[in-house]
Amino acid sequence: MDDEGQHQDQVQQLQEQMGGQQWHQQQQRQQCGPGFGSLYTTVCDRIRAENILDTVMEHFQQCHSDQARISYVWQLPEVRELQLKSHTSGKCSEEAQSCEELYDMLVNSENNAARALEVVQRAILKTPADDTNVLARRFMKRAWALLLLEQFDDAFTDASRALHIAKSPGLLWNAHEILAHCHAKMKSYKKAEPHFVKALEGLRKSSASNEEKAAVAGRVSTVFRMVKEENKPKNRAKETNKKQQEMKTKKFNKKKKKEQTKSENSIDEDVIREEENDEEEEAGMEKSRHKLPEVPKISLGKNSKLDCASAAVSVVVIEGRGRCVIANRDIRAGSVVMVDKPYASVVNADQLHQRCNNCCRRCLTSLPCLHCAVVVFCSDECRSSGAAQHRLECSVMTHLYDATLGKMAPLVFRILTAVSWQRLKKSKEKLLSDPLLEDEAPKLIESIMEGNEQQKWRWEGHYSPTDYLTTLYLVTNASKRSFGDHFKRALSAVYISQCLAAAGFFGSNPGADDIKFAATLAVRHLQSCSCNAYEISEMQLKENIAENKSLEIGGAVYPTVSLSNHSCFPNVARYNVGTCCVLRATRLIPRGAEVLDNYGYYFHVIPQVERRDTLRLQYKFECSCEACTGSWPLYPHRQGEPIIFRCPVTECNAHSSFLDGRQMECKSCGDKQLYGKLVKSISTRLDNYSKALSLMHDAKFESALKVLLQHQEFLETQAVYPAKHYTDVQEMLRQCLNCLGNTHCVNPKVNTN
Ligand SMILES: C[S@@+](CC[C@H](N)C(=O)[O-])C[C@H]1O[C@@H](n2cnc3c(N)ncnc32)[C@H](O)[C@@H]1O
Repeated sequence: MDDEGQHQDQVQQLQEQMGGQQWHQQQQRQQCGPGFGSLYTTVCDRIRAENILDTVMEHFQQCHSDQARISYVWQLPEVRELQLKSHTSGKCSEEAQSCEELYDMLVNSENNAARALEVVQRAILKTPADDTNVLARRFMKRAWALLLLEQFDDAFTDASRALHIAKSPGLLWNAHEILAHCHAKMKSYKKAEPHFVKALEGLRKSSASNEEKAAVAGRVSTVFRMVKEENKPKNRAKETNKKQQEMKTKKFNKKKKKEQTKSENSIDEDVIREEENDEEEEAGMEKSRHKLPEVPKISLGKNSKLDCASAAVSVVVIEGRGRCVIANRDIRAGSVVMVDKPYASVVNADQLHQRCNNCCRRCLTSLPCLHCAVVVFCSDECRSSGAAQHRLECSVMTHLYDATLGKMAPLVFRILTAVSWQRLKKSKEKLLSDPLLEDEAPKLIESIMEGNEQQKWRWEGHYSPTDYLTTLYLVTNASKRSFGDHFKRALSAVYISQCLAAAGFFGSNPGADDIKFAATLAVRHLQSCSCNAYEISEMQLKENIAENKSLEIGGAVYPTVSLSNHSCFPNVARYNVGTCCVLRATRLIPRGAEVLDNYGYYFHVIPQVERRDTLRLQYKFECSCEACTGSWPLYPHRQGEPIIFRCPVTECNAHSSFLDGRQMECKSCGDKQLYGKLVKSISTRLDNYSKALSLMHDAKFESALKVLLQHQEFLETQAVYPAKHYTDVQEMLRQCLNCLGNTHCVNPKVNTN
């Protein structure tokens, strides 16, 4: 067999071994109790087999509270028998070893670097946390794959980390080589040199074969020679002068760029600071290289009652709409209406291996949880601060992330574990007898906003996302749910409360009543999350902005943002910075008008019938927005219609089409002066639109936003919607705002999606 054939054979063998491990996982699933899917199917099958569906429905539908619904399912034989065991999907030295072997085979070919990275990521996840030397070696190997993929910052982080944690760093001569290459790539030649020296020294002392030593020496020598050349005094002086000159130019440009906003400036400042503090780079190995964008400040002052909203909004209750956020003064496009923190947030199942479990940040140089092989963190700091919320779920991840239980389950688990059991237990009687919990939330807001004594469990007269009550009292639409919906949610809630028990939330030997109480709260959260939870997203930036896409990376509960109702023609855009949620106006919200979000159903993209059906099914309301009542057409709204605008003569206001700017007289009132002036200005304004587009292409989002907002203000007074150009601007504004939040430049070399 030739080398290639043998290699393929070994790769296949290792992959089969991994398949075997999946079977092993299935065995573990059997040991730790049934998945939710099997519980649900067993209950349904029995009801069908015993032909008792009508009786069950009749009894269950007489339950008019969550407590009653939980009590009903609690007495089902399958539920009484249900016992879940904790089980940490733990580390496994053998699997980690197989992965490392596979990595060693793959990494020799540059074409396989991305696959090698995936495999070594798995090896790191599976390595027991106390195996420090092995872990260090694997960090170093990951650094090598990252170097091959030209992810120099990340390679630097991992190689430094490897040297830092290794008990015998001398063995890691390869880590020095990686650092040397990274420094050389970053043109820090002075720093590259000692690392090359250490790498060669280490290599000489190592047990590597002579053949390997010769190969590495060959690999290193070309770059090393270049580095030494650059470090010669005359070249260094040139380099220093060049750097100083570059810095001067940068500072000068920075001053000149007055029109650029703070956030773009801060990127420049970062660049300068980075160059000034070169030394910090070495020390910063635990700092993530992927900085989050700045969280914007709330506009028009802070609200005195709603911690996370602007003073320009108030909350009122409107029959048929529940709580509504209303502008108490004109809010201009671009204003930041809310910056909400999540009460609880989770990373989506398919993102667990590549997102920090604490801050949701994407990380190629992740640190795994110390106990399980499921979640990762971006840094030591996040691993320590995220430990509290992950501690309990760590041993029941298999149950919680079971697809049949639904993606709200991990979020509900976190909502409950964010409140300590002691605190919940203390309030148990009060909460169970709270008549307001049986009703829809709108009635609550008045009593709560007034700081009613009855509600003062942790309420301090203002609405805060850190207060459990704000999440507990989110609207559930319980009275509009079907039998099937309630029945499945009640069973899911019992399953989640059993997960809590297995994880030790209630302490040892919890009473059935305590577990039932937690299930009662869980079922409420399952209902409210279905119409109040939001996705956490990240914008995937491609070279062509038309291909940019928003990727859902997690989910969260934002109690303040949750107060805003839906419109298919919204006046705000929502985006994420880390796990924070920002709500910004995309057009003027006049005083007295409602702040209207969009739940993912825009009038110009989804046909009206489909929008209304989905909103009715999931959010339990009949949409009566402008677009629905006016039956606005899908995009493009009218063929060949660039802009429809109003004649500026107040008495006329007739609608006209702007096609090529040649018609300079109103067909309706005959005015030439005002009409002609407006037509000319439209031509200029259209240039602004193209300017914004090209700024977006250059990733200058803050500048693009400024231009777009000016254009939007013009359209607001003159354009008639729905009109293609108006929708284009709204869409572009939305995309631009999204690009100011979590973004990721898609690198085709690294498979990170
Ligand atoms: C995120 S909450 C919005 C705030 C909610 N009105 C409240 O009282 O807390 C979503 C729920 O609000 C209601 N809702 C949202 N948009 C609505 C609309 N356009 N018309 C009527 N009800 C709406 C529905 O009950 C929906 O499930």
